[in-house]
Amino acid sequence: MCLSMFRHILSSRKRMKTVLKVSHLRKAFKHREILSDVSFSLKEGEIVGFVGRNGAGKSTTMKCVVGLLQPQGGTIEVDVKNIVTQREAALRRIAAQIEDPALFETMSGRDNLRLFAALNHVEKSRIANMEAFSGLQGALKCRVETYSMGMKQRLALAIALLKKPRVLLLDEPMNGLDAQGVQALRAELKALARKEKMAILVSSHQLAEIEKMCDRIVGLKEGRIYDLPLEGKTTSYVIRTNRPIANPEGLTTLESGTYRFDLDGGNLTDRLAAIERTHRVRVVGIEPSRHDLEAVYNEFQEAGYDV
Ligand SMILES: Nc1ncnc2c1ncn2[C@@H]1O[C@H](COP(=O)(O)OP(=O)(O)OP(=O)(O)O)[C@@H](O)[C@H]1O
Repeated sequence: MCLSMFRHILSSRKRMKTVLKVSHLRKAFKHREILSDVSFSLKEGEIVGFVGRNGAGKSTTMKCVVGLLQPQGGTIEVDVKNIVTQREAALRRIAAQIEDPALFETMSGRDNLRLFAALNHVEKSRIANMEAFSGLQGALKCRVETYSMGMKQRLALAIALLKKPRVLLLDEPMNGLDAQGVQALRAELKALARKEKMAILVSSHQLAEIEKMCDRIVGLKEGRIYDLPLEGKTTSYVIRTNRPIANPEGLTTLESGTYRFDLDGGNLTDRLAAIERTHRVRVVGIEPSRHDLEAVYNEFQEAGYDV
């Protein structure tokens, strides 16, 4: 990959459309303020982790965003549609799985899917795609009351996705899934976010999962957002070069041909050009260093934020 392609990737990220904008959200229960000033936004195609200690207000935030709770202040826009003044249009563009799935237990999984599809005028091809997405295969013909919690979660998610939302909110989506189920769900959500340009906000206490799944994280403490954009704060990158570097000074060798470097506040494009020039190589791959995530969490905790 050449530098012009890097520039293209960086600028196309900048061009990504904001599909959820939450501004100065406030919510109290009987004068007990849970959310004081919550602001964040999601761009199309990105998966964002939502972290914070028990009771921080993650579910409350999500419930406000999908209109299940009435906030005392602030604005919420889904794809530029205001959740109060353009409620129907906004809600059409957003889906969520926040509490235990609400399913018709005595009906089959397939009938549940088809019922919700009929209510939302969903095309046949989308129903078939979501039947496949549920991963339930033969079990789709069985009554939901015979399903495990993990199977119900998958079915509920497939139902939520029927309407091709622009934004998907997931509260602890991995609960009830076995290791294989977690891996499969993660891969499928990542693929779906990219393919359908859907933004996903995932709340979870499983940091390892957040690390594998998300592009960046936002934290919530004392009613406010603590933003930790991985690419913004993360200054460490992993690169692959077209051939091994004999003397990789200034770079950490991860394996032959793969190196990590810290940007230290510099410009990424300039730094890559310097690496290519100094070491007479071509950079053929780059990604933000996942190694950095631990440092980001440490920073988060040092600042007094529990995750
Ligand atoms: N309907 C309600 N009435 C009164 N208090 C509520 C209500 N819903 C939530 N709360 C309180 O608001 C606070 C935030 O709860 P919330 O469920 O949003 O936290 P959370 O970050 O999702 O926690 P967890 O990680 O444990 O799921 C808690 O103290 C909770 O008791």
